[in-house]
Amino acid sequence: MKENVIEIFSSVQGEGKYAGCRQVFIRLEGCNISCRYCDTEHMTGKHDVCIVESVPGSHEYVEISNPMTAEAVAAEVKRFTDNVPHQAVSITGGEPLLHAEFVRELAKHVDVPVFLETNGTLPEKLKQVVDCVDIISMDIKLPSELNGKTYWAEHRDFLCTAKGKDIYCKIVLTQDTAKEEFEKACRIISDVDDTILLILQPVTPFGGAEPPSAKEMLQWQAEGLKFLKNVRVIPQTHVMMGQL
Ligand SMILES: C[S@@+](CC[C@H](N)C(=O)[O-])C[C@H]1O[C@@H](n2cnc3c(N)ncnc32)[C@H](O)[C@@H]1O
Ligand SMILES: Nc1nc2[nH]cc(C(=O)O)c2c(=O)[nH]1
Ligand code: SF4
Ligand SMILES: [Mg+2]
Repeated sequence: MKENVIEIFSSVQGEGKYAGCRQVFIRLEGCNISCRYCDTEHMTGKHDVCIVESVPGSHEYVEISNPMTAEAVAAEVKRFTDNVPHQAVSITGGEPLLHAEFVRELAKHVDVPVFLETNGTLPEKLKQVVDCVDIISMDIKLPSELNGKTYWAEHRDFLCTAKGKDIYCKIVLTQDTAKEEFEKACRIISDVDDTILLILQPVTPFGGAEPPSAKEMLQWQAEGLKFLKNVRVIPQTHVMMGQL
């Protein structure tokens, strides 16, 4: 089985619980939702080549024809991890769970922890891979960023499926985030397990979305701590550092 891979690169994990860790990033095509603030180009079918970093951290790239097999991608990951120790391989996108079979196949061929960066809206797909991923970063997507569309039931199902895994949740906060949707998100998480870590990620301005003020971020954190034991405020640190 083959998939189109957008890019493979080595960087510092910029978001969430493992911010600062050196990871290999595998970016897959396509997404099932459309967040106003999305900072990533992931259009399906637009990538006839995969952009691969020649040496981890070199910021020099070569092109490999798409589509790629999981084995070929795993060989690139090994090339990176033989050169520099990496804490994990992050499978991201786009929405990686659109390619659940490929994720499963890839996970079988890599010998570093598998980190899944997902929008938490495809619980049925998670069921196909949950036994072969090690870390799950699950976004909770708020209706204010999706023209009112909600994924509360999918998010709840997703969290229940991931019980027992190293999972944390992440919410991108903007000036348009409403108290009701934020509380609903916190309740869905705490109903499953109030010790699940929640990352509050102020939006990096994009698509017209602007971040809450510093003071408002503190208020969101205090609000989250009414429902959950562990709520951290962490921006996209890679953007701040000029890392990929
Ligand atoms: C590009 S998405 C790909 C993985 C998956 N589709 C998801 O949404 O989690 C990776 C992460 O980037 C973050 N992100 C995207 N655009 C952002 C922005 N403008 N500001 C802050 N975070 C952003 C989201 O939190 C998302 O979890
Ligand atoms: N450095 C770095 N960290 C990241 N964490 C999540 C990312 C993503 O686009 O999924 C990302 C990314 O694109 N770069
Ligand atoms: S789910 Fe992820 S990839 Fe899809 S639009 Fe939202 S931030 Fe972008
Ligand atoms: Mg990114």
